[in-house]
Amino acid sequence: MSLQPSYYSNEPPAKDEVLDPRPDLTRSNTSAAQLSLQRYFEQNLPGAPPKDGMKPDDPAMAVPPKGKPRLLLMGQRRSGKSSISSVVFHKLPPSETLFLESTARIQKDSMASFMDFQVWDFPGQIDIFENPGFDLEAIFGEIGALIWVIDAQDDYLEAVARLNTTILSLQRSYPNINIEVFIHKVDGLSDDFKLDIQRDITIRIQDELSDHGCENAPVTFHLTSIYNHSIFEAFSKVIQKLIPRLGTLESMLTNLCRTCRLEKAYLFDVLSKIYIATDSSPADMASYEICSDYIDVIIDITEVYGTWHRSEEGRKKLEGGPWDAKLEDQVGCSTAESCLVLHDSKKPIMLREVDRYLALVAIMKEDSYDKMPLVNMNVEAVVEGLTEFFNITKRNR
Ligand SMILES: Nc1nc2c(ncn2[C@@H]2O[C@H](COP(=O)(O)OP(=O)(O)OP(=O)(O)O)[C@@H](O)[C@H]2O)c(=O)[nH]1
Repeated sequence: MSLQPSYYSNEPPAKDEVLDPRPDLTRSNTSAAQLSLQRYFEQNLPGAPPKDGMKPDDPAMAVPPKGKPRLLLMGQRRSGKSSISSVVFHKLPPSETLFLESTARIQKDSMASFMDFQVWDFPGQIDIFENPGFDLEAIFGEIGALIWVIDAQDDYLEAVARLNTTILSLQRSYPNINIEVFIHKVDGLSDDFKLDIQRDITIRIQDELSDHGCENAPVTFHLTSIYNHSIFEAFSKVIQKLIPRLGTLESMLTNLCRTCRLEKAYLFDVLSKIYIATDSSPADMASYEICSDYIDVIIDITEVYGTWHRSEEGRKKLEGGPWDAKLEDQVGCSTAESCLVLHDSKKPIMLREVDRYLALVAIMKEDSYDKMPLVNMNVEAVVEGLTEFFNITKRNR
C-alpha cells in the first residue's frame, strides 16, 4: 500500500529544520559515519583484542553474541510463560490462553524479525541446574536474556527462592546474562498492591544476592500482564538491551522529534509490536498504546486491500500526460505510510513503514499539521538513516 504525498510546499525549509539521514553522531561526512560504526563492529568480532577504554560491561557497548540472540522464559508452573510467548509473538488473544496446556518439553521458537532471535519456553517443573542431562553451555552460551516469570496472584516465595538459586548459579559462569524478572498477572491488583509486591520481591532477591557477595547482578524488574500493553512494554525494554548502538537510534528519533515538533516517536517491530527504540522524552503507556493500535489499523487495511496490482493499461494512463513520469517517481514512497488526526486530542499521528519488519510511528503536537511537508521530508531522511544503520549492523552480524 502506498499513498500519494498530499502536501507540497513552495518554500524551502530552513537549514536547521532538515535532518541529515546519516546514522551517526559524527555528521561531518558519510564515510566517517559508516566507518565508525563498521570499525566498532569489527573490533567486537569474537577473537578481536579488547580495545582500551571500551568496557565490555558498558551496556551502550554491549554486542549480542553471534548467531540468534535467545530469550529464555523460565519460572514456576502455570506462572504464564507460554501465555506470554503466545500473546506477544503469535498474536493469541489473551483470553484464549486459558486453554493452553502445560508445557512438557522446551518449546523453541524462531522469530523472523528485524533482528532474528529465538524464544525458548521452559516447562515450569524442570530445574535445569538439578538435572545433569542439560548442557548448560548450549542453553546459556548464546543467550540474550533470561526472563523469569513470577505469578503475582499466587504465593511467590518458592518462585523467588528458585530464581535466587538460578541467579547465583549463573553468576559463576555467565555473569553478564541479563536477568529480567516479570512480576506477572498484575491485572486486577491495585496500584499500591503491585508496588508492594514489587518492593517485597526486589528486597528478597537483593538480600539473598548480597548475602552471597554478588551485589551487581544485572537483574531488572517489570510489572506485566497479558491483558494490557505492559507485557509489550516489558519485552520492548528486554529487546532494546540486545540492540547494539541503541543510543544512535534513540538520538535519530530525538532529533526528528525536536526538528518536526513531534510529541513522541517510536520505532516498532511490526509483527510483535515491541518498540525497539524511542526518543529521549519520557515514555508513557498511553502514547505507546495509541501508536501500537494504529499499527493494527494499518495492518488490517493492508490485509484487506493487499498489494495493489495495476493493469498495464492503468499504469500507462497514470504515467502519461500531463504527468509524464514513471509511477514510482510520482508516489511518496513504495511502502505503507499514513497520517490521521486523533479526534479527541486533535493531534496528528503518522506511520511510515521502514522495511518489512519495522515501522516508524509518531504522535505530533497539535499545530504541527501545518508543517507536514517538512515532517515528511525529515521522516524520509530518518528512514534512510535507519535503513543504513540496519544494513551496517546486519552485515556485521
Ligand atoms: N490473570 C492473568 N492470567 C494469566 C496471565 N498470563 C497467563 N495467565 C493464565 O495463567 C495460566 C497458566 O498460563 P501458562 O502460560 O500455561 O503457564 P506456563 O508458565 O506456561 O505453565 P507451564 O507450561 O505448566 O510451565 C493460564 O490460565 C493463563 O490464562 C496474566 O497476565 N493475567
